[in-house]
Amino acid sequence: MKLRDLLGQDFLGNDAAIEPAAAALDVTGIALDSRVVKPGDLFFALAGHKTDGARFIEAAIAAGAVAVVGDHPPQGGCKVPFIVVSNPRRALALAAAKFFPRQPATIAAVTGTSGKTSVAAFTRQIWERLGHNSASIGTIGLVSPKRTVYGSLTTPDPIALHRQIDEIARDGVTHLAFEASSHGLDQYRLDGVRVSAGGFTNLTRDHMDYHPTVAHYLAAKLRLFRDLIPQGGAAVISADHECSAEAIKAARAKGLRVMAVGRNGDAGEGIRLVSAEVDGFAQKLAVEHRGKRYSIRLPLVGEFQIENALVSAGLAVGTGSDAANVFACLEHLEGAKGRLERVGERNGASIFVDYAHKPDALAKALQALRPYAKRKLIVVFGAGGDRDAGKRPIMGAIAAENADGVIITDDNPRSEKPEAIRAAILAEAKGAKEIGDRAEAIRAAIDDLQPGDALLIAGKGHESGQIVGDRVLPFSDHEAVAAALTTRGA
Ligand SMILES: CC(=O)N[C@H]1[C@@H](OP(=O)(O)OP(=O)(O)OC[C@H]2O[C@@H](n3ccc(=O)[nH]c3=O)[C@H](O)[C@@H]2O)O[C@H](CO)[C@@H](O)[C@@H]1O[C@H](C)C(=O)N[C@@H](C)C(=O)N[C@H](CCC(=O)O)C(=O)O
Ligand SMILES: Nc1ncnc2c1ncn2[C@@H]1O[C@H](COP(=O)(O)OP(=O)(O)OP(=O)(O)O)[C@@H](O)[C@H]1O
Ligand SMILES: N[C@H](CCC[C@H](N)C(=O)O)C(=O)O
Ligand SMILES: [Mg+2]
Repeated sequence: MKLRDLLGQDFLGNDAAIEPAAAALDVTGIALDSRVVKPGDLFFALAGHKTDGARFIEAAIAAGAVAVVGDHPPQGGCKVPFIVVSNPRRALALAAAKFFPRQPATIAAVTGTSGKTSVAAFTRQIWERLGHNSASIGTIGLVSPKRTVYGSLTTPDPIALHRQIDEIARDGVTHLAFEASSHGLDQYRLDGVRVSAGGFTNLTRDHMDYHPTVAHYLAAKLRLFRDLIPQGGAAVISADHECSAEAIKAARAKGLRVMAVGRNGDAGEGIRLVSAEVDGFAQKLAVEHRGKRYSIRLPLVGEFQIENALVSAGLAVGTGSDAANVFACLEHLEGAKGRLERVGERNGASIFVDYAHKPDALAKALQALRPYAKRKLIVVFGAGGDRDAGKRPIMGAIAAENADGVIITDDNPRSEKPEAIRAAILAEAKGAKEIGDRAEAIRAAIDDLQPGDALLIAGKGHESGQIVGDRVLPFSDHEAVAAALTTRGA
């Protein structure tokens, strides 16, 4: 592909800045990391959070980069053409979209502090059941009819994301639901994806190590509506939160078709939740949409799953599926792995694995399980190292307030001292026990279960490793529960 076709005037407005000889260069790949540059690549030098890609321009050229894109040319000059752009991260994403041009015809993206993985999985399941070839991309990786690929980021870097989208489109996927994290939106990872509908679940404390203020965090999320979905696209917004009005305002200002969903949802174009009651490990819902009422048996535990299900239903309806058929699909939803998943039972007590690793999610998960704890509700959890330290005491207090028994353990300590992380949580978790080894903590909690208890193991959900230092040790809450049940007996 010619350099001029990758960095065209249509999106950069800087075509004039590209020398004719450079514009005619053949580019055979794009790269954002000098360590993976191949001969023929166009290298994007990105200023990052730890270092600056500009420091690796020479390394990239030595590896075969034929041209470099950045916001300032290197002081000592550059041996290959250097193209100056004002926003290299956005230029990278838009170039990736040109380099990997195929995309499913229908794409929905979901943002929000909690519920993205669940909404992406539910939307994929609804479309699949309606007969579409469907995929999802996010925290649990890529799930599509032809392949499942474990992922490490919620929104992959632009090259990985656009490559994956192109591959699934080639496989015949026509419908894609994917997660737009605030990091991803802030770093322009998903620019260039042709998103026809956006979902917004909620906004609570998260990532305060990255975003300087809550307003900055919300603004990053609202980029989905402000910058990524073209006029006329659908914006499905959970209407039950403090931030809902601002999200709706941003979507309206862009000329999107707003569908407000939830208890405060719009019974006309949106979906209004009229009633909800727990029914065993399911919930019975009544909803209204366009003057009609629908009864739905949602086969999922946890009130928050109603929000996720309604945002997903909205995304399917907003992209053209028939509402009655969509609501019927909700009766068959399966939870994403490790999201309030009932993984076993001992002594008549249910054991759940959940991915709550932020304050609001932990509160919601505990509140959701209260109806299943006729006796005590026990929680085992920790907090990740090298992540927002401010959330630790808050989560400790939430556990102490909402559970009857608390065990603080480790959850990906990364480069931090695990005992210091535990101490920060314990500071506000009055009466909690401390068992650092996560398998041991799970075993101890399971050992003590009495009939009528419920156990929540929170924070790792689907994860398959424990990150200690820079090593990833194989670990899964599912396997730890299974091992404890095997040795102790169910
Ligand atoms: C803090 C953060 O978000 N960092 C992301 C960012 O990296 P960065 O640009 O800041 O990296 P950097 O290390 O400063 O390097 C700057 C540049 O120099 C380049 N470089 C560096 C070294 C070298 O030898 N050669 C070279 O070219 C790097 O490739 C990079 O382009 O851009 C990279 C490319 O898109 C991301 O992979 C990387 O995610 C890191 C790995 C990460 O851990 N991110 C997490 C926090 C994250 O994004 N999480 C979100 C949210 C999850 C949630 O909602 O809970 C997610 O979407 O997963
Ligand atoms: N709508 C919701 N409101 C509040 N909490 C929720 C909601 N949905 C899920 N949760 C909680 O958040 C956890 C993570 O859910 P999910 O993976 O769907 O969200 P996510 O936004 O993708 O999270 P992450 O950003 O960590 O990938 C769940 O295990 C549950 O504890
Ligand atoms: N996407 C989140 C996941 C956190 C999961 C939790 N187990 C932890 O390691 O803190 C992050 O990277 O911050
Ligand atoms: Mg997720």
